[in-house]
Amino acid sequence: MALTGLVGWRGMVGSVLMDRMQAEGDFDLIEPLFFSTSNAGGKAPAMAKNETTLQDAHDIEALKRCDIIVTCQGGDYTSAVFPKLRAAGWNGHWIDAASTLRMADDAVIILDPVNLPVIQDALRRGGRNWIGGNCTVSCMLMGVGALYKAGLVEWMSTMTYQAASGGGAQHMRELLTQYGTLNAEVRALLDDPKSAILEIDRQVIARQRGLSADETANFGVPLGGSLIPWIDKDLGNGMSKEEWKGMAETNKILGTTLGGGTAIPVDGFCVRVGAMRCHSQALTFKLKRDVPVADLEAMIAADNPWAKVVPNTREATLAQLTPVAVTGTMDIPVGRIRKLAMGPEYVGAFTIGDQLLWGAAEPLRRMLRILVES
Ligand SMILES: NC(=O)C1=CN([C@@H]2O[C@H](COP(=O)(O)OP(=O)(O)OC[C@H]3O[C@@H](n4cnc5c(N)ncnc54)[C@H](OP(=O)(O)O)[C@@H]3O)[C@@H](O)[C@H]2O)C=CC1
Ligand SMILES: N[C@@H](CC(=O)OP(=O)(O)O)C(=O)O
Repeated sequence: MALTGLVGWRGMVGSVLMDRMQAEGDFDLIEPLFFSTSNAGGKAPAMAKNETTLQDAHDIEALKRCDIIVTCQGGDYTSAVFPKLRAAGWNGHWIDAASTLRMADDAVIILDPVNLPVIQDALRRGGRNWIGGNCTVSCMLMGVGALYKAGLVEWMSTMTYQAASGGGAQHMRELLTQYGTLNAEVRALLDDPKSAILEIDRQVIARQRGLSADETANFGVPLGGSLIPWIDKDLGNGMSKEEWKGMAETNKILGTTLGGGTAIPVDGFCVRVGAMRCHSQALTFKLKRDVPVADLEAMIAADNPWAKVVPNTREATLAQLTPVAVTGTMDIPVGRIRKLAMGPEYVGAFTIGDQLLWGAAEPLRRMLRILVES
């Protein structure tokens, strides 16, 4: 059995990964070795088999023992450890949730329901670095990858509505705390059905604008009852890094430019909203030709077991196409599919995915499965 090092297993992404691995029986196929950056020598979790002591996640010799390492520890850890490990001659498989290595030439962005041929080709050529994609891109491609695979997409614009979880656990806590603070501010007025809504509104905006640096430490500005139209770094060209990833990662996942092909333009605005852990996206496609909506729906529905077409009705949308409906499920619903007023090749759609499942943990455990079953 492959000795599989697990780093970052108790973090938010790592915990979701552990749950999924247990649910799918992945621990039956590996000999796990648990690492920690903070508690080396401590007791490994219950999934440990023969090695029940936590290893030091910075100990290169301990890491070198592993055939495969799966890390959800974050980009700083990857930057600190990965180069040293390779320099020390380690030739095992590195599976990583962090973005650090994603665009490296010798790394594949893993999303096997969408790009299994790209993964298999890299495996045949001796690939060893397998990196999970940006959550927004992975969830989008799980939903509408069929249209790309069919060569139908001339370009796509995506306007995102990204959940607090994308920033990490502390961001989710901050959002909920802000909601609570705002509610407490006007609770007496809310309890009085005769109170004036504009007075409630005045007090809420005053409290939002008065939130302290501690109360906005993670997002920098209030998110509860507001939104933030910028995610990740400022690239200095008017674009956020999250927006840049849309085109760069979509094309890398699909392998569009391999063999001299031309990248498909993908662009739009990425916005943080007060959802907990589902990223939502409004998509605009310019297709290369006029394809009936029913045919597009059939292609999306047939593409993979998780993409689900939601009928473009108010009732179905409210029941099936919200972060509340999707959270904690593997489903990637795609709804609101319709032709747009700009012309028959212009198609709109709305899709949602749990960014901790398909957006982070699931592609990693599936890559581990591909390796141990090959
Ligand atoms: N958040 C997201 O949406 C996504 C994140 N990623 C990547 O995954 C990385 C990890 O993200 P995320 O899981 O959100 O990070 P977390 O902060 O939840 O966990 C990272 C590490 O922090 C340490 N830690 C310290 N205190 C605690 C605590 N109270 N509870 C749990 N762990 C603690 C743990 O390391 P130790 O056990 O060694 O002390 C843990 O492995 C990110 O840096 C990013 O690269 C990728 C896609 C999406
Ligand atoms: N940037 C995403 C989270 C994520 O997946 O980021 P990265 O591309 O660094 O893995 C968000 O904030 O919602």
